[in-house]
This record gives sequence, structure tokens and C-alpha cells, in this order.
Amino acid sequence: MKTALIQLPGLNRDRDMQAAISLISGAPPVTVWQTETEIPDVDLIVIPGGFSYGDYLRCGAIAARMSVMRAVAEKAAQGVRVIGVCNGFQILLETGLLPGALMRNASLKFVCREVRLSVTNNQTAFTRAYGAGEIIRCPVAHHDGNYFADAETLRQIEDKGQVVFRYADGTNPNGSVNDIAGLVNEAGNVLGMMPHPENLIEPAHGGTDGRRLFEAALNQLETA
Ligand SMILES: NC(=O)CC[C@H](N)C(=O)O
Repeated sequence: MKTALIQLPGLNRDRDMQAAISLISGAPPVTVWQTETEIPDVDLIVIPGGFSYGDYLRCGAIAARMSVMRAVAEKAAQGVRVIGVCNGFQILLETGLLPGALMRNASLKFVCREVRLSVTNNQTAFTRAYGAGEIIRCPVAHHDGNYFADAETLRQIEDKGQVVFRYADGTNPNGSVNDIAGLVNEAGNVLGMMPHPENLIEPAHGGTDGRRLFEAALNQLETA
């Protein structure tokens, strides 16, 4: 499996994502700079977290207008898997590849802590290695993670099972509606999530709950 990592000024989780992909797939991702208009032939595209363009205007708003995101949208339409984590999730929402928006945390403070997630749909390409309703640990670090969607959109994504991760055990760190921590598009090949699974990959991280997400996305389950 080949992976492309989208790079923009201000992202700071690119090295963590690179390390996770390399460890799990055995090959480092190719880095694709924001001004590129084409993405090489890959099976997975990752958009890491951070602070693209300093979070000016709205988190992810400027990044979403860079040419590389048009290329990501084209690949997504062809069925290529896409994962956006934290700022990557914000960029996917601003690009329109996922529905809804991420507002300022309800506390109006940056939160950096570990939360618990329940896997509310384990029938996707990204979550199929988890049990249904399994509770996993995952770190978060953001100030704009408060997921919101209008009532009609919310009804649709809930009815279609697009919500794949919810904050569990009262650990919702940001006020997200319905405790939504991560969701997929209708086709199921684009995942956006606020928590950072790339930071819980090897025992030195204090746990490995994020590992199975990448193993599933990279089709590495049989060798796991
Ligand atoms: N770790 C991150 O990706 C941070 C995301 C975003 N810039 C925020 O603070 O909300």
C-alpha cells in the first residue's frame, strides 16, 4: 500500500504521521506539497494535524483552498482512502469532503489530554479491526474541536452510520454534539477525526489503541 502525506505550512504532526505510516506499512509516505495539482498513485492519503496557516480565518479554511485539496477531492471521488486528523479533519470539513463544522471548544480553552472513544461503527475500512462499541484510548490536542452540524445533517449522518467514533465515559473534551469525535463520508472512504490515533501506535507511546486504525486503512491486518 502506498501513502501520500499532504504538507502545508503550519502543520506540526506530519512527523508523527510519517512515523506511524512507516512503522505499520513498512514504507514511508510520499510528501505532497500544498501547491501540487496532482497526487501520485496511492492507496491512502493522510492529512496530519497542526495549525495550517496559523489557524487564521478559521482552522483549515485557507488550506482547503490550496490546489492540493482539489487533487485530494478528485482522488476521494475515485474511492481512494483519505484520513484527516485534527487540523486534517478541519481541512476536510472546510473542503466540503465531510459534512458539518468544528467550532471553538465549549470551554474556550485548548485541551490536551487523553480521552476515551467508543467505536460506534466498525463496518468501515478504517474501523473494521475494532470491536463494535469497543472503548479505546486516544489523545486530543486542539482548541477548535467542537463538532456541529444542523439538525437535518445530523439526522442524515446518524441514520447512515457515518459517526464512527464518539467520546465515551463522559470524556467529551470540547462540547461536540452527540459526542461526535470522528465521522466518514457517505461512501465510507474519507475519515475525519479530532483525536490523534498516530500518537498511540507503539508501547513507548503508553498504548497501542491507534494502531489498528492504520492497520485496517493500510490493509495490514493479516500480518498484524
Ligand atoms: N493538533 C491539531 O491539529 C490542532 C488543530 C487546530 N489547529 C486546533 O487547535 O483546533
